[in-house]
Amino acid sequence: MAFPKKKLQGLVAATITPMTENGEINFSVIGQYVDYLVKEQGVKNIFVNGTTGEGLSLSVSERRQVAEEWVTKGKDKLDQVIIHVGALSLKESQELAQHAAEIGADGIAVIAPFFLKPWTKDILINFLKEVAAAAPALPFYYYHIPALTGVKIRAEELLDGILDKIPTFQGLKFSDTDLLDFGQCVDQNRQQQFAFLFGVDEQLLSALVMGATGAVGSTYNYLGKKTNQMLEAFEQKDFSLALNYQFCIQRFINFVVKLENSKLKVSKNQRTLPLGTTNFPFLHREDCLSRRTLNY
Ligand SMILES: CC(=O)N[C@H](C=O)[C@@H](O)[C@H](O)[C@H](O)CO
Ligand SMILES: CC(=O)C(=O)O
Repeated sequence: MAFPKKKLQGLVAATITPMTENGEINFSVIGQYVDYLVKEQGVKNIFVNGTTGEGLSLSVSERRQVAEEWVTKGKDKLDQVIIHVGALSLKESQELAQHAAEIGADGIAVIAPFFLKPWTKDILINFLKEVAAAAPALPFYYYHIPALTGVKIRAEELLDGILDKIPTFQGLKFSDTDLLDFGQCVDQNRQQQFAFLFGVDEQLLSALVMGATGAVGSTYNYLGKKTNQMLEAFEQKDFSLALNYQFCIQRFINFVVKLENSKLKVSKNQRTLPLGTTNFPFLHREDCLSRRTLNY
């Protein structure tokens, strides 16, 4: 495969893993899901088995099958399919990375191990390096999500000299609100062609100002079209229109954040597609995830 690949940009939907009522993966809707993203939301990149997809709550074998199904169904329809392959076990992570390469995924992403945590940048880099090396032809993205991993090593620090350790490093998925850290990642790496993908959907406009080149998020499953309009307004330098779109998106997310009854299954996704028991996965409140993550 040619490397580096085409740069990952624009919106990337963090896919929900469709489940049946008894907690089995419902592979049968993935084909429809791809069409829905492309046709209804104008979103042509996906991020599979991440936080929204509950990748860490699936078995390795399920993660492989889910990844494979998305790659197969996305063929000739999606631009890029990125597979999250992070795990506590380095071996599992490497197995998943290698598998992603074998099935023809377009990139892999990895979070920091979050139980026995790396306590220095070098330890974290070494872990990431070992995973990346298992798929030497695939672009590698570091997935920074300190609120969930508890690993607070600044992304800016991690990126310093990263290509020496991880030659396949191609970008950062930044799921945090620290715009100083994010801005410095962009500022200090201007000479590189890295993708800077922001992951806090309700604040994307601020990150665009700071130099984000794209975004990965759960809400692009159903607010993709609206967010694309915001990106377009930003591109045209119509900042007040872009802000109107961001406020509109914020009002929706704010409404959902305040909902107490997380068992309600009325997200737009679920009206359109039978995605099963995952409720408002974009909230990541414990009780919002599917039975697979918490046994309610
Ligand atoms: C913590 C978390 O999972 N964040 C997601 C991606 O990184 C976002 O897409 C959020 O779900 C979204 O910004 C809504 O809060
Ligand atoms: C939002 C995101 O990137 C994830 O669900 O992993």
